[in-house]
Amino acid sequence: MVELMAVKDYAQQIAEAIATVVKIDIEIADHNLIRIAGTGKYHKGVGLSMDRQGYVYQEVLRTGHQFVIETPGHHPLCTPCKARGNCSEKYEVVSPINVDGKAVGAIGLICFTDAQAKLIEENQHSYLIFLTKMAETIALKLKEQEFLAGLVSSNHYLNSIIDCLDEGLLTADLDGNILHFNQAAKRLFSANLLTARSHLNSLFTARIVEDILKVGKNENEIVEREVHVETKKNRVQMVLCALPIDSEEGVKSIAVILRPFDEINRMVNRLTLQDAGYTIQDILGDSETMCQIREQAKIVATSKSTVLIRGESGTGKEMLARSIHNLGPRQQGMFMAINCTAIPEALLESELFGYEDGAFTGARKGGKIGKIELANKGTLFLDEIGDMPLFLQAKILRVLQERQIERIGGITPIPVDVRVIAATHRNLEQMMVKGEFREDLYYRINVIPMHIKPLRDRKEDLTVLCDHFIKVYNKQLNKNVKALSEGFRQRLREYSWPGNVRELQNIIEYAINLTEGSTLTEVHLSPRLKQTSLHDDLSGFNLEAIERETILRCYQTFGAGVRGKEKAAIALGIGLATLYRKLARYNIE
Ligand SMILES: Nc1ncnc2c1ncn2[C@@H]1O[C@H](COP(=O)(O)OP(=O)(O)OP(=O)(O)O)[C@@H](O)[C@H]1O
Repeated sequence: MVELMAVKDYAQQIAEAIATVVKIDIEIADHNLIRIAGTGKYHKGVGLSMDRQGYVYQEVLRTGHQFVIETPGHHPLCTPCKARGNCSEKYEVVSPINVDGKAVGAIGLICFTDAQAKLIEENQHSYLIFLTKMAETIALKLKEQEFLAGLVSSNHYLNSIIDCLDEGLLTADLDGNILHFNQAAKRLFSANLLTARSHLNSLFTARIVEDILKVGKNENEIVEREVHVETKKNRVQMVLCALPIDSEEGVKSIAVILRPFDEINRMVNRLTLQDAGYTIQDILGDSETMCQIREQAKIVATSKSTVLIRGESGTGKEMLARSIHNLGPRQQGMFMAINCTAIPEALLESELFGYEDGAFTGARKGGKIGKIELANKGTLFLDEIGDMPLFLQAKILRVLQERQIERIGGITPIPVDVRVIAATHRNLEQMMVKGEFREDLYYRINVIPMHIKPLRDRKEDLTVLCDHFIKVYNKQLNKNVKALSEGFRQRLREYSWPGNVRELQNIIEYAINLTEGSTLTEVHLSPRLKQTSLHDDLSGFNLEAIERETILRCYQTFGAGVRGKEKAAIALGIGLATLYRKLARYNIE
């Protein structure tokens, strides 16, 4: 609560005004019995304690009631006073200054002459009312002061909250004159651009200011724009949101919120990481080549150099790229994957580089940010880079060399800090010879080459991959598969896996869908695998598979008895002992 001392100047003015009119001295004390105002002989005692003589004031403060002393020095209240029986005062009227029912001070009329005393005595009622009104005036001033202090404090509190925000926040009137800004905005802009008197024009382009001011015209309008802001240090990309501030008199001002684009990116990345958060441990395979890949990935992750991952479709190139990203220092940034084959050539450039507002007919209003910018401080995964058109290869080369991009229709280069991981299943060396792939880009991206072998060349990985996918689909499909029959395994081993791990994943999903039991057998194989005869499977050039298939067919033609086996051996052109060895080897009963 505000103390009476806070309004002492006002109290002194009131005291002097009264004394001038009534020609009687005034004394005002606070609740601690400190004289805060006084006229005549009491003026020089302002600021001093009245505890040795202010016995009447003490009583008024204690009771909260008005007091009249007709015989100062002889009244019982005067008993402890040093001037008892010899008081220079002739008459005294004291009123409490009450705020919210509590006496916070007292104001008194003090008479030193008989004439003054007589005047008051004869008009006592009027003087009592007058003094009460004066006390109320001082109390009101105190309440007003208290209210103002409350306002200042809540204003300070709100400002502290606004200053805690990481986002830059400014408010402007409907003409664009800046009214207020928080510390984050202050940190962002140079002091000469952002002042309490500057205009939005000094911070943003005319086009953006026009958009911001639109929200002042419609209370439901909110504008979101991506802007480049010239900050104290550099040019920073931000997301700007302008919204109307609605008051009782309608919209009179606008709030502008600025968030750094990088942070939004990081947030999106954190929120979407669940389904893409591959780690090195997720890359399964016991083969020597897969163990090497995992080791290599750990080392590569710490570097900023470009990686080129080669391998057939479905071998896990994207998975490897994501693991490298998630393992390295860029994991907080975005992993931005772009498939150069999946996006039509005409759109690929704008997808990668983005465009400025009005860059071409049909361009989205406000422009569009490209994937490369989105990957700032993160990783850009260029899948199927071999399918990238030549003109874009040149642009990508420039990004890698100069570390900056220009949007379509834009004139200012934008610095980008991206790590590029490229992948392809195509033979880039042959493409270079034919002039289909730029040599300079090839050397730029092939800094760290990694190669994932096709699944048919590392069939020892089948077991661990199958176990993994069985677990995944048991859970997903609520099944309880525990084993694979020997026949099923055999078919998997014989198959040439043109679709690699992705195909294996599908085969297991299909089989688990079909079974109700705990073992997958040949019955559950997808028709593709069942039908794969040795002729269909020639693509794999798998001699063992062809041999097994041939022996199996002879065996079925001539029968399983001893005579049948003899005939089969003759037909196959091998000895009977060799046939027995091969039957055992290929597990043919
Ligand atoms: N070593 C592995 N361990 C576990 N899962 C794998 C492995 N390799 C691939 N996969 C799985 O196979 C599927 C295909 O992987 P991915 O998309 O990374 O292959 P890709 O080589 O990038 O394919 P494409 O070239 O067709 O884009 C994914 O579901 C992935 O999880």
